[in-house]
Amino acid sequence: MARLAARAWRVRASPPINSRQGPGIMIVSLLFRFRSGQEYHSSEPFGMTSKTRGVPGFPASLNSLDRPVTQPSSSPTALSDLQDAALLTRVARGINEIRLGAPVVVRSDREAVLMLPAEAPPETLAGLFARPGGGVVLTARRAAVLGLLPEAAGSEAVVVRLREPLTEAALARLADPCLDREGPLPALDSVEGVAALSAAGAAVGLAKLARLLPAAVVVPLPDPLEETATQILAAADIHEYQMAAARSLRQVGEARVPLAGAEDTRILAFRPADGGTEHVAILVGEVDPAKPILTRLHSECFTGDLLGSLRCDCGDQLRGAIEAMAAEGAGVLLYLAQEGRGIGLVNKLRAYQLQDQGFDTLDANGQLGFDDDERIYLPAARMLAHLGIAQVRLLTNNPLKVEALARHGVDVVERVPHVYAPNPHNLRYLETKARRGGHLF
Ligand SMILES: Nc1nc2c(ncn2[C@@H]2O[C@H](COP(=O)(O)OP(=O)(O)OP(=O)(O)O)[C@@H](O)[C@H]2O)c(=O)[nH]1
Ligand SMILES: [Zn+2]
Repeated sequence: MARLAARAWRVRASPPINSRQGPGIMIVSLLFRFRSGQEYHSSEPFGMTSKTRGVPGFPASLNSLDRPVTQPSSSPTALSDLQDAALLTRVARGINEIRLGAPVVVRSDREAVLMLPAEAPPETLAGLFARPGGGVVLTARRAAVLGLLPEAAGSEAVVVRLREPLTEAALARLADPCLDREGPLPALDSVEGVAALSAAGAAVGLAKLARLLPAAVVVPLPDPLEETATQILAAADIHEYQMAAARSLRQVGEARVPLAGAEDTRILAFRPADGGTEHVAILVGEVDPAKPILTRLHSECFTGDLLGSLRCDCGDQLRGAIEAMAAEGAGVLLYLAQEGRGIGLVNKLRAYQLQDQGFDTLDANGQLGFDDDERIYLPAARMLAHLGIAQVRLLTNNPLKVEALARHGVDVVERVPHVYAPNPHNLRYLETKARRGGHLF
């Protein structure tokens, strides 16, 4: 009991990353600034996605969104915390809207578009199809799959306009790789490359944040304020959302949860300021933050972790990590809500369908329009900071995890291999991770 109390104190004693006491007035004033036409600007420079990432033949690389950030202020009402909270609220509302099938306005400095994700219900899409000037925005990676890349070279996304009016079938043919074998593309009028921070580029970013297919219908709007019934989002806010969510993580729950083989275990939950995606830290045994601690960053895998799927090695790695930590007497497993390397469960199932057609795990992501790996590791680094842990011995075969943690100021004193015997169903997956993803087996 004394040990548990001491550990709880250690967790509480680490500096809070974000405290949002009394932000109401500031948030209202920031929202007003935005609504009244003043662009919100983050203090961070915006990283652009690497052009080479995910293109066949190039090794997987770090997600360039996942850049280092300055240390949090310990002030309970730091302006940056309030700005993050306001940004998260705006984008979270946009995510909810599009998942409900309602259009939102996305605007950059130069332009504004009304958008709906390609997966929106046909009835609501029909409203956008009827407007003039509409197009379909796809990621550059999806454009490459469709053979449109030369026209979009150097861009993050493309806006495709058709010769005929847009229809549900034409949209599905462009956006859904499961239909790639079903006949030719619709006749195209133009393919325009756009930047990630353009209104159209951010529209596809919003579809990704909503864990939908990365494709959207966009219609130009001369004046975004004409669309009074819709949410208006800044492209820059969408681009910054994941990093702001990570910066705003704070601990919201803690309990003792004895596990089979690791009875002295506690689970701590972390939540971002918009009440969005929560991550958990699983603390096994007596964690002493003063020493390099055996640590695992484990990305959620519903199929492997929970169902025991044989398509991957996640279940073995999850249980094996807990076992190794219990054997050592201490360890921290960060269970990160990054299903399917960050593309979400539904898209991972689509990727599996494509793998059954012959694509490997990286190319299947590409067919869908995603990068090889869409994860960022700032959430993990911030959770470690909350726990007061600066040095880790990292259980992983993935060098990008080591690199990413180091970039966020965590001292990875050792990489501890985390290899399990393959089975006939995951052999190709593991072989691809080693050959193309740079994993060390
Ligand atoms: N998109 C996609 N995701 C997959 C596939 N197979 C497994 N995953 C996901 O990949 C992630 C694997 O996470 P980890 O085991 O933490 O990471 P890792 O990159 O394999 O590195 P290690 O630390 O060596 O295990 C989980 O989120 C799985 O859901 C696949 O074929 N496609
Ligand atoms: Zn898995």
